[in-house]
Amino acid sequence: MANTTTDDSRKENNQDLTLERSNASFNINEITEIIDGGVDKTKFRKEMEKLLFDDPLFKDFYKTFFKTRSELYEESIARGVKLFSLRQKYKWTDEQFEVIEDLVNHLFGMSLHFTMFIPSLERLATETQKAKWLPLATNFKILGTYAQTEMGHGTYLQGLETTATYDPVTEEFILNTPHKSSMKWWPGSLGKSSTHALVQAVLIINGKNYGMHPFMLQLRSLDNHMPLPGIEVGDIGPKMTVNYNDNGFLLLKNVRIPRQHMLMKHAQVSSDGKYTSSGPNKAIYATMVLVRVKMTKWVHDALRKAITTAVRYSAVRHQSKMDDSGPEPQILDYQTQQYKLFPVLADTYALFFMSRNLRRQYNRMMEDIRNKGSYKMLAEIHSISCGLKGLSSKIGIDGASICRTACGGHGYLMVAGISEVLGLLHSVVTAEGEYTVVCLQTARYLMKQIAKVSVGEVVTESCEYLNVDPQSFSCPLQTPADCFNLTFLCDIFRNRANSLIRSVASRLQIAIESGTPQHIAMNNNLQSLVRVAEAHSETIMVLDFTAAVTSLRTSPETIKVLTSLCQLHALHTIVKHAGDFMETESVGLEQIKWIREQELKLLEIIRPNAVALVDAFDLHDDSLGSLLGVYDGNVYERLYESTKYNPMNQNVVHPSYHKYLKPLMSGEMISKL
Ligand SMILES: CCCCCCCCCCCCCC(=O)SCCNC(=O)CCNC(=O)[C@H](O)C(C)(C)COP(=O)(O)OP(=O)(O)OC[C@H]1O[C@@H](n2cnc3c(N)ncnc32)[C@H](O)[C@@H]1OP(=O)(O)O
Ligand SMILES: Cc1cc2nc3c(=O)[nH]c(=O)nc-3n(C[C@H](O)[C@H](O)[C@H](O)COP(=O)(O)OP(=O)(O)OC[C@H]3O[C@@H](n4cnc5c(N)ncnc54)[C@H](O)[C@@H]3O)c2cc1C
Repeated sequence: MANTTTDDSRKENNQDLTLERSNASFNINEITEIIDGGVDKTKFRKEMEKLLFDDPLFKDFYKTFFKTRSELYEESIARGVKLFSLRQKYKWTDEQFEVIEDLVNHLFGMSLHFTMFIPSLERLATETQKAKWLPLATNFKILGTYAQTEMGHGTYLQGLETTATYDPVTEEFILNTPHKSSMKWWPGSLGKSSTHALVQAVLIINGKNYGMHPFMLQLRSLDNHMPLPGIEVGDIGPKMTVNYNDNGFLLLKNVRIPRQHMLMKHAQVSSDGKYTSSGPNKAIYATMVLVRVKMTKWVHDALRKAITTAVRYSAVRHQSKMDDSGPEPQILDYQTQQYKLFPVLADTYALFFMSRNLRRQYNRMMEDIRNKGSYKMLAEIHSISCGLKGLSSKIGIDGASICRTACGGHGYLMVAGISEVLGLLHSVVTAEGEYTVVCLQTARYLMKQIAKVSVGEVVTESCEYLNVDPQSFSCPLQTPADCFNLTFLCDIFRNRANSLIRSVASRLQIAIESGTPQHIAMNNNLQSLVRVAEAHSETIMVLDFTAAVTSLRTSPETIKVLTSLCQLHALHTIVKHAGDFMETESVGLEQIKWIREQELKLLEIIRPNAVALVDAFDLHDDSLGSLLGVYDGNVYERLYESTKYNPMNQNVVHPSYHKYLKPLMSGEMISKL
C-alpha cells in the first residue's frame, strides 16, 4: 500500500520498486502517521507539499546544486520571504513551521529569525520588552539573528570579549568588539540580511565584569538597510555547505544602546547601575538548549533522506552476478549492502523515537518554568540534550557517509542529494555546541549523579540505572534467541553505562585523592568522559526506542517490523562497541558471537520490508532532493535529464576551448612562451 506524495505526472514506476512495494508485510500508512504525529498532521503535511511544491520556487531541489553562491543566497531569501508570508497568512504555529522547515530542507533565508531570535526574546526578555519587540519580529518589521560566537571563542562562553559597558550618565550600554578575536563570527543571516541581532556580550558596570548577557542591537537602518554608525558587518565566505546562508561577521565600535535594550528577564541593571539577578545563572543559555533539542529531530529528518535514497537506489541498481547463470541481482540483495544500510535504517527510526521523547521532556520542563517558575528539570534536560545532540549528529554523519558510499559512483554526484545531507549534518555536529564539548557537559552531570549515589542518595530520570550496583548484574543472554529480547538488551545497555561511569568516577577520585590537581586529573580522563557520555546517550536511545515499540497501538505487522529495527539498532550498537560491553562484563565473548549471528538474521528479516520502511517516511521527491532516490525509481532517466539543465552544457563548445585548448592544440600557445 503505497503513499503517493510523488509527482504522479511523471513516468511509470520502476518494476523493481513496484515489486518491492507489493512484498511489504505491513501498511506503511501506519508508520507514516506515527512519524507525522497523527492523521491530521499527515494531512497537513501533504497539503503543505502541494502548496510548496506546486510553486517553482520550491520545486526541483537538485537545481540548487548548479547555482552560484550569490544566486543561492538570493533564491533562499525569496524562499524565506515566501515562507514567512505564508506563515503569516495561514497563521501556522511554531510546530507547523518546523514541518515546513524540514520539507524545504531548511533551505531558506533568515531561518534564524524563528529558530533563535524570537525564541531568545521569548525566553530572555521581560514582559515589557516582549510587548515591544515580539510584535515587530512576528510581523517582520525587524529581522533578527543570534550573535554569540566570536572569532576567538565559540565554545568557552566565559571567554567572550564583546563588551557592554554601562554608562549611568546617559543610561546607555556602550558596545565594543575590542580586538580582532572579539568580532562576532558565524551568526546565521547576519552578513547581509538581519536588521537586528541578539548580541551576547560581557556586561561591565563600574569596571566590574558580570559575565555574558543578552542585548538587543539594531544593526541596519530600517529605511535603506545600511549598517548603523559604529557597525561593520558582512559575510564570512563560502562554507562546506549551507552556502545559501549569509553567516556573518560583526565589528562594534562604541555603539550606544539604551539601558532597556539589555534583555532583563533573568538579570537587571537599574538606571543607577545596580545589578540584580533572578533565576538560575545559566538561564541565559536557554535558547541553546531549545536548538539542541530540535537538532536531534533535524538529524532524523536529514538521515531519512539519505537512507531513503540509498535503499531505493539499491533496489533499482543491478550489478555483478551472484551465480554465473542468473541475472545481475539488485545490489540490495548483497548481504554486505544490507549490512551497510539496514543498521542506518534502524538508527534513523531510533533517532525519531528518541527525538520525539526528548522534545516531550523539553516541553514539560518549559511548562514547569512557565507555570510554576520551577527550573528543577533544567540540569537534566541540559545534560541529555547535549549528549543526544552530540550522539545524533555522529550517527547522522556516519550513517549518511555509509549511504553515500553505498550508492557507488553516482552517490558522489551532488544531484544524488546525499552530499548535501552530509554537509548539513556536519554543521549540526559543530554548531550549537561542538561534539566533544557537549559530551563533556553530559559527563559532568553524570559524575555529579554518581557522586550522589555514592553517598546514598537515589537519583532519577535518565540516571535511574545508577542506583543499581553493577556487581549484582549478570548477563541475561542465555541462548542466541535471547539476543532479540529487548528487556535484556536494555539491561545490558544500562549496565555498560553504569559500569563505565563508576569506573571513570573512581579513577578521578583516586587521582585527586592522591594529590593530582583536579584539572590534570580531569584532562587525563577527558576521553573516558566523552565515552561515558556516549554510553549514556546510547542507552537513552535504546530505552526510548524500546519504550516506543512496546507501547505502540497499531497493527501486529507494524509492531513486528519496528521491533526488528529496534533489535537491530541495539545489537548493531553493541557490535560497534563490543570492547566496552565486554570490558564491563555486560556481555561475554560467547554472547558477542551470538549477537553478530543474530544481527545477520535480522538483515534477512528486514530485507522484504526495506523499501516499504523508507517509503513510510513518505518524502516528497522535491523534499528528498535526490535524483537517485526518486519515488518512481527512474534514476537513469533523471540523471540524463539533469545534464540538460546543467549550465556547463548550455554551450556545446565551451568558450574556454577557443581561449585555451585550441591555442594549445594549434601550437599557438607554446610559440608565445
Ligand atoms: C540536518 C539539518 C540541519 C539544517 C540546519 C543547518 C543550519 C544550522 C543552524 C545552526 C544554528 C546554530 C546556532 C549556534 O551555533 S549559536 C551558538 C551556540 N554556542 C554554543 O553552543 C556554545 C557552546 N558552549 C556552551 O554552551 C558553554 O560555554 C559550555 C556548556 C561549554 C560551558 O559553559 P560555561 O563555561 O559557561 O559554564 P561552566 O563550565 O562554568 O558551568 C557549567 C555549568 O553550567 C551548566 N550549563 C551549561 N550550559 C547550560 C545550559 N545551556 N543550560 C543549563 N545549564 C547549563 C552546566 O550544567 C554546569 O552546571 P553545574 O554542573 O555547575 O551545576
Ligand atoms: C553552520 C554553522 C552555523 C553557526 N551558526 C551560529 C549562529 O547562528 N550564532 C552563533 O553565535 N554561532 C554560530 N555558529 C558557531 C558555533 O556555535 C561554534 O562554531 C561552535 O559552538 C563551536 O565552537 P568553536 O568554533 O569555538 O570551536 P572550538 O571550541 O574552537 O573547537 C575546536 C576544537 O577544540 C576542542 N575543544 C574546545 N574546547 C574544549 C574543551 N573544553 N575540552 C575539550 N576539547 C575542547 C573541540 O572539541 C574541537 O575539537 C555556527 C557554526 C556553524 C558551523
